[in-house]
Amino acid sequence: MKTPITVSVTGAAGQIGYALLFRIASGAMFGPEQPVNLRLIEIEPALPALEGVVMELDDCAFPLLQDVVTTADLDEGFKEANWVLLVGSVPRKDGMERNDLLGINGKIFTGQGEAIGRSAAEDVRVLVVGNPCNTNCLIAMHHASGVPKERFFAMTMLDENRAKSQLAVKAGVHSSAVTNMCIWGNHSSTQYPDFYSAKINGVSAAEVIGDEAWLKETFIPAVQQRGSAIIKARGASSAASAANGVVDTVKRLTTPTPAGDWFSVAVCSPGAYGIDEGLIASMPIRTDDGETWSVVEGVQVNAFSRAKIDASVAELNAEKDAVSALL
Ligand SMILES: NC(=O)C1=CN([C@@H]2O[C@H](COP(=O)(O)OP(=O)(O)OC[C@H]3O[C@@H](n4cnc5c(N)ncnc54)[C@H](O)[C@@H]3O)[C@@H](O)[C@H]2O)C=CC1
Ligand SMILES: O=C([O-])CC(=O)C(=O)O
Repeated sequence: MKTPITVSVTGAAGQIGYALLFRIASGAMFGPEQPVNLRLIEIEPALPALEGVVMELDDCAFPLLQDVVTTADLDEGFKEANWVLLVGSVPRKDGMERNDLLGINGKIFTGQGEAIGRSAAEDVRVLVVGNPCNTNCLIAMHHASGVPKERFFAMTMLDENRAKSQLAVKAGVHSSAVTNMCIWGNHSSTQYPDFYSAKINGVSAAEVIGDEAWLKETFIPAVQQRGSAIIKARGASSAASAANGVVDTVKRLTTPTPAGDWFSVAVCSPGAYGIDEGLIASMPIRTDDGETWSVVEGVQVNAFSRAKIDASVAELNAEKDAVSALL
């Protein structure tokens, strides 16, 4: 049997946790041959509810699930973790922007970053989901002493999947025909889903759709505002699709990217595409070995795209300034 991968999940008793843990344990994240250990972290008052989730995990008798630990102690929770999924935090309500949560959620990520630095495995990779995820990731990264910056990620895969789905419906194709879908910048209402570089069956999406007004005035806001639309409709923020985004992000970071394609995840910017070095910003990423990633070079950025990317990067800089006391 392969050595199990240890996955730590914070906020494990929350709504994303409930949709996520079963998919990790079933093999959807690391494949049907890879055993997993789960280390589930919650705040003290949520531990009884978490025990109920663990009872349900037991009741699935998943062949790949080895050990399950529940705890409110961060060092115990992150012990020897190969992957840390930072989900635990407060979601926004109708009428809020995600960065309205910075004051409530930002401070959670200082102690979590420190504990990851102390207790996680040497090869740990960290994906931040809790909002505002880019800046929370920046905070965690800053405090995780000894963990290379390249191992920190914030999630924009849900936005990528939303964008692919919207383009597919408009073009009358299956979503799998849409590739090269880059979300630039922040996981927020300033994000830029780049329809110029996206492809449908290998041809520029802008060309296939042939309606720039729709792309600029309907498609972009639809993707930017999709989280709000879900909150309005469901009375709670997206959970199953968010959990699916987590599964897809980890899968794409751990398996070689198909030739010519890329995917979206926010990484610590190396200064590519004029995005300030050190910001956690989404850009076109690929991996050839499933371990190390690189920014795809040479993606065309026209004046329209440049302005959209700059606006989102400006917001990331403003969020960084707002949490300067935590950095
Ligand atoms: N990046 C993305 O694409 C998305 C991000 N999100 C964000 O994910 C986060 C979680 O969402 P939900 O699961 O719907 O929320 P939820 O409220 O259902 O669950 C959050 C869980 O986190 C726990 N928690 C709070 N503080 C914690 C701490 N310090 N340590 C450990 N656990 C803690 C809570 O007890 C709760 O069980 C929110 O911030 C939400 O905005 C949601 C959807 C998509
Ligand atoms: O919109 C929210 O607050 C939750 C979220 O991040 C999303 O659905 O993209």
